[in-house]
Amino acid sequence: MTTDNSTPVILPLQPNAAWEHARSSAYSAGRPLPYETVPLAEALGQILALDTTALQPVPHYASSAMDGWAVSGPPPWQLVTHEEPRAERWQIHKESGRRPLQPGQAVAILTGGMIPAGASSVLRSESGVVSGGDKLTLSSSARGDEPSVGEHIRPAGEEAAAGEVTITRGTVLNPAHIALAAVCGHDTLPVLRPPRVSLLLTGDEVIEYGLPEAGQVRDTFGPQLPQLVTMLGGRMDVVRRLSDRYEDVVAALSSDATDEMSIAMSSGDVLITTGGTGRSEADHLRQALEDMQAEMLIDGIAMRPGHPTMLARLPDGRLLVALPGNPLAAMMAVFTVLQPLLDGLRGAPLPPERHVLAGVDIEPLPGRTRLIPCRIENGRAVPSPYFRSGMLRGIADADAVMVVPEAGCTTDEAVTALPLPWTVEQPPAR
Ligand SMILES: Nc1nc2c(c(=O)[nH]1)N[C@H]1C(S)=C(S)[C@@H](COP(=O)(O)OP(=O)(O)OC[C@H]3O[C@@H](n4cnc5c(N)ncnc54)[C@H](O)[C@@H]3O)O[C@H]1N2
Ligand code: MOO
Repeated sequence: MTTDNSTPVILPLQPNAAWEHARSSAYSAGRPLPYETVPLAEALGQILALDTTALQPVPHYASSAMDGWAVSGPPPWQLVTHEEPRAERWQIHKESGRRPLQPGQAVAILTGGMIPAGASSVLRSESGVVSGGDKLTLSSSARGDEPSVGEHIRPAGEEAAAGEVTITRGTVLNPAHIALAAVCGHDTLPVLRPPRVSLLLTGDEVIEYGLPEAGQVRDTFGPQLPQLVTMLGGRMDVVRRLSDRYEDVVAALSSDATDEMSIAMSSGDVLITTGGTGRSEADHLRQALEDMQAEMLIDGIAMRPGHPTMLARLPDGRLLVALPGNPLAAMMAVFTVLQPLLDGLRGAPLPPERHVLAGVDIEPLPGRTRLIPCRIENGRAVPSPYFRSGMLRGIADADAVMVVPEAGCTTDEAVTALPLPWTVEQPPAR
């Protein structure tokens, strides 16, 4: 099972890449994954991988839209009955269609019952009256012209011909699409496989519970990053904590299940690491990637915060997103690299950038795009004072992230803004 994936587009590596380039490189690095076939009940919210057609005409037989009688020609009619025993209870809907009607004949029919050959319309039960056992005429409440030709008949193929495309590839499947697929005769649907993501958390100073001492920090990633990945359309695979030892980092990244640190056997398409992107004696990620001969796709981004962010392709093909350890820097790296990468792998479009009017003047910062949490107040984007790389109050309270160019901006100037994944609906797929 494969999609029509073509050769991956490899954009040239730019150390300290411009923010826009980093975002588009990450998106192009993520080619849609092979599709998988899932039962209808599991397809909700997934992206359809191939056009879906009607496997037979919809509806697949001409049926009655009302309880009453199928009639041939104008009134009065003589009722006919078919008294053969039915094999199955559901065949009650087939009974009415068993024999052709001659002009002047009628046969009782149920809503959904099969229209017999020769029938010109259906007379609703309210509009007919039977006398003398088998004589059907219009009741006093019937319209004078009832039933008009074709009235209350649902013709076969009225909604779709056999083979007609009813749901196009790239559609994000909603409950109505699932119902339509069922009516078109499908038991399963081909959907793009969500990218599988593994998470490696580093930092010997990071604690998971309670109050940290000086020199320790509470883990801000473990309690939310897996859920954020799910929000972005990934499927979380493994979460592992790593010691700040070079050997453990190499073992964790390796495609060989060499020791207990290895996640090779369970890891999927994308590996996220947190922290260790720097060049200190405690940071081993760069060295490990170099020693493994990983292909660096992004090595640093000219942005603040989040500049040490990396994207690499491991020799086994998995993509590694290295998020900086500082919590706000890591969030901005998620929006700049991880989110576009997952969109590419999901076959979804890169979410369109929005624009906002700056609410204040912002000074230039040569060589850096700034990503600043902001609130929209009176139609203007007001940057948060909590914008430093270790701060979380700004992003926690934000409506969006302003993308301020190195030249800065002036009040009322339009600047790019990224909506937050938790304030927007999932983007439509390509
Ligand atoms: N000499 C230089 N030092 C630093 C530079 C630089 O260019 N030259 N860049 C700074 C910037 S900017 C960033 S961002 C960080 C990148 O650091 P790392 O990715 O190596 O991350 P760590 O050093 O492991 O951690 C940084 C900071 O974040 C805290 N942290 C780590 N994990 C967590 C977690 N799970 N939850 C909360 N906080 C976490 C960690 O304790 C550190 O305080 O480097 C700067 N230095
Ligand atoms: O760029 Mo660092 O990523 O500012 O915090």
